[in-house]
Amino acid sequence: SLLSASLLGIDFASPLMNASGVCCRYNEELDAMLASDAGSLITKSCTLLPREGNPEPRYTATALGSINSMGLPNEGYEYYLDYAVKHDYAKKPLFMSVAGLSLEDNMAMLTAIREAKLPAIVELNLSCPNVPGKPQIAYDFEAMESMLEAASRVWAQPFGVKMPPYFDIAHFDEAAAILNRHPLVKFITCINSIGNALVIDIERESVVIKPKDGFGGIGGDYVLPTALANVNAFFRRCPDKQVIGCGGVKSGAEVFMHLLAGASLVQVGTALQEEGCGIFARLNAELAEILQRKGYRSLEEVRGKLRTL
Ligand SMILES: CC(C)(C)CCc1c(C(=O)O)[nH]c(=O)[nH]c1=O
Repeated sequence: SLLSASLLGIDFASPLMNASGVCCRYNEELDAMLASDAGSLITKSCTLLPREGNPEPRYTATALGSINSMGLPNEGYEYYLDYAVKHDYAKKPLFMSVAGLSLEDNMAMLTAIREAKLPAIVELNLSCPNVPGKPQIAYDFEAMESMLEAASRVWAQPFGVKMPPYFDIAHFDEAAAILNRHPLVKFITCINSIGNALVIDIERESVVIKPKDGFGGIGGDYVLPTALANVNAFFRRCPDKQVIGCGGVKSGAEVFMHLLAGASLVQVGTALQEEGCGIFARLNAELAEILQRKGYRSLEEVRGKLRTL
């Protein structure tokens, strides 16, 4: 149909899904995603052991988006593996997000998930923490290379990566070159939140989240142009891979932008957190209206067709 999409040869009734971290920590949230008009769903990034995460308040919505420093609160990988075992893949595809606290933890989780022999799609979160004092994995290119080499060896089948935003053309070039050296990396999800921003409330003359002196990752309107640039940068540099767009989606218009930039699927974070799962019916309708108005009959006809001047 008009909104059909595909990734890794798997069919999706809609290109829309949640961004990992939103509406996906508990079974009840995942079931709400399953019952929604989203084409697929992804679990909260998991660690080997359950984590409570950071002290609250750790998420705040603002007029232009959101800021968070959740600290990876999750039920531990076995909880999400159980969900993936029970999931009905004929209903809609399921992604599992993995964000181990070390390369060894990631390998242990990937081994266990591999041995369950499930159709679940793995999105490896490369914003996962590095050794203290070093930047997140995706900002430490040597560590990223090692992580992808190990994951390719252990998982030994197609998977995807969740990338933080880059802001320098040389970084797009280097990150893409590393990803292109790993043929099992079949999709790239751009972007994770823009890290370590600071939102200030002038009434209280205060930060708005408790962890990290108020520093946190931002999403929403703040990140849309950066998200589109990262989608298009990797779409242009990685012709043998697909790109999933994430960042700043709150209406059909932003979904359409991500498709033009090269996205095959599109994730929704902040707007889903604020509106709830009903947003997917609205976004599908708004996207369909744009496609019909412009005379498009499939997402294929739109993907990557961004014009330059
Ligand atoms: C930031 C990390 C805690 C290292 C990973 C989990 C994560 C979080 C989080 O759990 O704080 N928030 C995000 O916006 N993106 C993420 O990838």
